[in-house]
Amino acid sequence: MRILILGAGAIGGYFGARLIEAGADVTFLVRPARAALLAEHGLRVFATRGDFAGPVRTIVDVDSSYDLVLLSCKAYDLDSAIASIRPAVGAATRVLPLLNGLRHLDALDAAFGAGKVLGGLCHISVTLEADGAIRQFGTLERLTFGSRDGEPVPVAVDAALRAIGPQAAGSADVLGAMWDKFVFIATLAGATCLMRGSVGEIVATAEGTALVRRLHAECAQVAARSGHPLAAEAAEAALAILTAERSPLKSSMLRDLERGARSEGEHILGDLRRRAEGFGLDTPLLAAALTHVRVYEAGRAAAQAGAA
Ligand SMILES: NC(=O)C1=CN([C@@H]2O[C@H](COP(=O)(O)OP(=O)(O)OC[C@H]3O[C@@H](n4cnc5c(N)ncnc54)[C@H](OP(=O)(O)O)[C@@H]3O)[C@@H](O)[C@H]2O)C=CC1
Ligand SMILES: CC(C)(CO)C(=O)C(=O)O
Repeated sequence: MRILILGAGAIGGYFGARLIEAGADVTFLVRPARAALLAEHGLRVFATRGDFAGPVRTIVDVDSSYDLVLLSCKAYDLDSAIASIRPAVGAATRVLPLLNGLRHLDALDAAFGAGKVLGGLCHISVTLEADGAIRQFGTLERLTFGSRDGEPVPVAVDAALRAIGPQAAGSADVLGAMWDKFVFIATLAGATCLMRGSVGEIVATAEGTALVRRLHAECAQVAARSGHPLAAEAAEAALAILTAERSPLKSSMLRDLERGARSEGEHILGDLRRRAEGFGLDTPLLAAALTHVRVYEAGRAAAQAGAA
């Protein structure tokens, strides 16, 4: 059972470390700069349930197929990632994307055929630090996977992922789980980017909680019209996190904005807004959040062009 992980960033590095600890045969497909960093320092993960440090196997080009390819790039790198993993995807390979959002499934299905592309998502907060180390915030850790067509996940793939521990679980409705997370992350990213603050800072203001609840309702409406209505308990559980007093929670999209990095705004907020428009839904807060991130991206592109 050979596993290839595309990217040794926050998500790939974190779950790669957990798979290695569980005894899996893991190879990281990385770009030359990260390969050099990993060769020098190894993979270092500072995690709530235990740190990991050690050498890892890396490659910069693929020359054989793997049983499982775990995809953990940012959405804006999807095209290059697909090109890089193509030689690793053989007749029996399964590709497990862990990106936030949904739009990447279309590109992966087109590239490899829907039968080879599992559904996947993760609930965790981790970041890739400048020196290549990966740091986890808080205790949240959940990896969810499943087939999207009712066919069973190959036994070896299922076993390798579950070996991580109870934090990894198969889902009979992985698409529904991806929609739940999509609505959650769009609300969190939309609210925290628009207000440039944590959940706790937003809900400490007079109208913060009401705005978050309205944005969540807009996003949930798109899910419902797409055939994936949120279960009432799931919606309440999400809202409890999204409106928790004194919560330091921020989206990784806000962290990207704060450090001047490229964001997944189009992949998350843009995609949801386009779906809303397709249904003729009025989603003004989602539009405001998307516009905020678009203005940021335009400023970033202009600054880069000026510096070139
Ligand atoms: N961070 C988090 O807490 C969470 C993130 N997510 C989602 O997971 C996805 C990944 O995010 P995250 O791990 O934070 O992102 P990172 O930027 O930390 O990691 C992405 C990695 O992908 C690598 N990469 C991109 N393209 C290629 C390529 N063609 N070949 C090799 N490596 C490549 C990058 O390499 P290089 O280092 O060379 O640039 C980078 O290290 C996103 O969709 C995000 O929304 C989901 C839940 C939580
Ligand atoms: C909210 C969180 C940390 C949950 O996994 C996330 O997915 C993100 O910020 O990108």
